[in-house]
Amino acid sequence: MSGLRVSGLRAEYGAARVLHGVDLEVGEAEIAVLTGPNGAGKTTLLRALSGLVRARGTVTLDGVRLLGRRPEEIARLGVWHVTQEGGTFAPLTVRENLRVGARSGRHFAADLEWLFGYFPVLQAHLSQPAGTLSGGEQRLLAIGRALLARPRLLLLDEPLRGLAPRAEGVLFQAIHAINRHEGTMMIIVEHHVATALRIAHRSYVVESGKIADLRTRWRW
Ligand SMILES: Nc1ncnc2c1ncn2[C@@H]1O[C@H](COP(=O)(O)OP(=O)(O)OP(=O)(O)O)[C@@H](O)[C@H]1O
Repeated sequence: MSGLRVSGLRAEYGAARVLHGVDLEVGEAEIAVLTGPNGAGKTTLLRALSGLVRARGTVTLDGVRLLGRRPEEIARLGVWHVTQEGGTFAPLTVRENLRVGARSGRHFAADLEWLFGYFPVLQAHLSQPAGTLSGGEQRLLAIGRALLARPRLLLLDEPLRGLAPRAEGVLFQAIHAINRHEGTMMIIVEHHVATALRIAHRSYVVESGKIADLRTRWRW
């Protein structure tokens, strides 16, 4: 029962129902990409998985139920959500931001070395306040911080948004390398469909709060 299984996921904001029974799976070491029109419910789906939005249905990670738990408990179970806003602390340095995601002080130096293998640019800016980084660097920092927790499942909401083409390439290569070498499962919401599909094992099209289409790599 390894991997993520979602079935009949429903969620609403007040009286407005947004998710109407979503079914999806992410297998061991897979990247799933979610695409679909604006307002379809992709962000809400990620928020439901990480406990930021109350939802009903069934969600299991490696057989463990996630729904109904608090966000911090879901994070302890290995689900890390990098929101569109990123959530870095602007006045804190890159090093201080990374310490927030680290497992414990004892491993911090080794964990940083490990992370710099994927995101070398962060090493060059360690003492710089996060708020002074470029948009692309801030995105790397937010993802890097989540990675330091060694997540089982990483949820990335539009990681390419607003990035220059070169920064897009750097970020997606790093994400791809992490998935291949660490086996981290990922769900990536992305409007840059062609780029995202290059590294996806499966893709789901979300429309009006439901899965409208599923493609797996062997069926493209
Ligand atoms: N906090 C909220 N309160 C009320 N309605 C919300 C809230 N957040 C989102 N919605 C509504 O829920 C619907 C789904 O929004 P969501 O952000 O999940 O879509 P999305 O597929 O991620 O869109 P996009 O691609 O534009 O980011 C939209 O109609 C949106 O207006």
